[in-house]
Amino acid sequence: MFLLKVVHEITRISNVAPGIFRKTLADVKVKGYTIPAGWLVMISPMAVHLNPTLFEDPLEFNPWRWTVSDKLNYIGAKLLIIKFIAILMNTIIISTLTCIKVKWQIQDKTKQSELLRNYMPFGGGIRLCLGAEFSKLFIALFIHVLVTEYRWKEIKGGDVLRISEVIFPQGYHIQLIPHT
Ligand code: HEM
Repeated sequence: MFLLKVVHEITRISNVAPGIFRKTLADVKVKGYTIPAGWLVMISPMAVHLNPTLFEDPLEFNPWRWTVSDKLNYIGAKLLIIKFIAILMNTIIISTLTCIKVKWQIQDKTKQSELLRNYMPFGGGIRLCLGAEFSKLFIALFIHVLVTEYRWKEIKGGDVLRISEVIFPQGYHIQLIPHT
């Protein structure tokens, strides 16, 4: 499902929604600060998505960052084979290998759930965007048709400004050429 990783990465890096709004119903304590009840809070998805402590090299377009669990499956499968051979040889090796696998699994799950917890192009919780899944599918279909049926030539523009949302001040003009 590489295309899904691409869609995750596009929506992480592009930040179409400049802000998500909530109102505090009670005093909320966050890292030593108190947000009083009744305040309007604006969450900036861009500040989260481009935070280098949450996403490594945040300005790099890297769909592979969403691949953590595939890596785990690969390592897990290899370990299973080694473990199977080890069963025939020595129980101490088996328990050591199991410990390593469990440790990797925990680290990997934590890393992946951290990535997903901080992924908020469509907001989150009870008011999560109703069109989230539709939009992801639409982006995937759009990319598929674009790269399989067209080539494109850059005409002008393409500079990117990131001011809470992504902006192309001079636009981005391309010429689409049907792929024959
Ligand atoms: C890339 C495309 C889109 C992005 C980035 C996006 C982003 C968002 C965000 C950030 C919110 C606020 C969520 C929150 O407060 O937690 C939202 C809400 C909403 N979105 Fe989208 N959206 C997109 C496409 C769509 C589409 C295509 C539809 C409809 C077909 C849609 C329908 C809605 C609705 C109805 C809400 C309000 C949900 C509620 O308050 O319960 N969105 N969207």
